[in-house]
Amino acid sequence: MTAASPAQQPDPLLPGPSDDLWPAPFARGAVDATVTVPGSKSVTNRGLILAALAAEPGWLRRPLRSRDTLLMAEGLRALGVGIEETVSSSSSAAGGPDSAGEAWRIIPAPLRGHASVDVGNAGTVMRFLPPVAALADGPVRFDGDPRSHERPLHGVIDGLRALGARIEDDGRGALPMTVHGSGGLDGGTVEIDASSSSQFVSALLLSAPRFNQGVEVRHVGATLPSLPHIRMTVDMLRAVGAQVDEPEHGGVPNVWRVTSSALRGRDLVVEPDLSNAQPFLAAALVTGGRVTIPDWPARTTQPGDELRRIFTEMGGSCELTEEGLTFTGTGRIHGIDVDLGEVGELTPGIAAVAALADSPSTLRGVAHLRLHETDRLAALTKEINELGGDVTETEDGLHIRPRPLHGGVFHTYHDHRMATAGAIIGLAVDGVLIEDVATTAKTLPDFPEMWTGMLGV
Ligand SMILES: O=C(O)C1=C[C@@H](OP(=O)(O)O)[C@@H](O)[C@H](O)C1
Ligand SMILES: C=C(OP(=O)(O)O)C(=O)O
Repeated sequence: MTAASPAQQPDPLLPGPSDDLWPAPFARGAVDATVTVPGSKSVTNRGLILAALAAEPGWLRRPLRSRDTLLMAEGLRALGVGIEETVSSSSSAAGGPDSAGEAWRIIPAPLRGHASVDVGNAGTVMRFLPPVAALADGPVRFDGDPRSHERPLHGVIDGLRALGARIEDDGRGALPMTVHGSGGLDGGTVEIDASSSSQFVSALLLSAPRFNQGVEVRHVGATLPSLPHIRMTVDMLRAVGAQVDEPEHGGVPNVWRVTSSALRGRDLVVEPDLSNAQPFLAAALVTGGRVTIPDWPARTTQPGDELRRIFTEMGGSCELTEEGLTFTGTGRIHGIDVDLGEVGELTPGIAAVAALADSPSTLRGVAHLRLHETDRLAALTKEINELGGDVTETEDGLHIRPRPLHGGVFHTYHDHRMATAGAIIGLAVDGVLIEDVATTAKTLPDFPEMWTGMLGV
């Protein structure tokens, strides 16, 4: 199997016609807009898993409805879980503003096997669902887009085997595979190397309350990316009554213990996806305008919250009020030297802004991005350089030296964040054509309409 590298032509069999070119709107002036961003992918998919494993029904309000979350919902349904889509009443929705709207009621059920799950290219689905499948009463087959065969899964496969599961794969530590559920899992202590994805840790922790002995996960790799996403897992487990311990080891967490216990059904209002807010905040920075994102949480484990600090350092200012987060740009963008290891999914958007800055940038700590939706370091380098940029890959990131850019086709490699990165550049560079903008449906199906709506075009 060959990797879906950016040097290759996109696979015509994948969703979204590859010859579809979307003219990215050029901003003729400063943006001034309020943009309501749909729910967080990471919170929605954790919420679905925890609700499915609970001892009673629960609610997810304002869930993200996108390819990744619909695949998660379908996967759980295939295992017997009931998920009903409904319009919720505002009164019961934990008091959030505008809390009426779509909600999912999740009804746990005995997990059944003899099922198959399409993971698409969703890291959360391919990593978080196999531990659930190990609790089912029969085989569950997992497969997905060609790229899903390249994304690492060894932490989940080896981890589950060490905890007592039987898994049939082709020995590469990747999809496709079959988890032979036997109605339960022993659990216990397991060592994994999660340096290629934090999702290995989250996956084993999320299902652990249902393992007979719970779990102790020990990360033994040199680095651990995306720590806020592991914190999100721990917080959300605790919020449904799980006992999670994190013994300190020199200040850096690398051991997590989850006790076997019943989980509560929860009524959860999903926060806006702050990583999906990124292109809109970037628009304020790039055009010297102002964008408000309503319902920005005052406290959150989402990595996108770091944008307040990072984009401020790059030249804007922000204010968090009852209305939400308002970000204001000046039209001048500064380069940045930053370790993005904890917030890797923000890299494409930051690289796009950095390509338009008045000084060079160095983005570090993101070697694991080579194993994301595409090899993001190679893809960003190639696509920005083809518009006249000067980007080089380092061992663990990118050096970006801003140069005057020109229009051209910006390829996206089935990567939603490549598409939004191209749109950011298109604000300042006339004639950028985004190939397959529909790939944004992975986490933000309405992106093109939201983008033109923000610009008033
Ligand atoms: O747990 C999660 O919800 C996620 C964890 C991160 O994955 P990696 O640790 O593989 O980067 C992040 O990039 C991804 O978008 C979502
Ligand atoms: C890395 C990402 O997704 P996934 O959940 O598929 O890993 C992402 O959304 O940037």
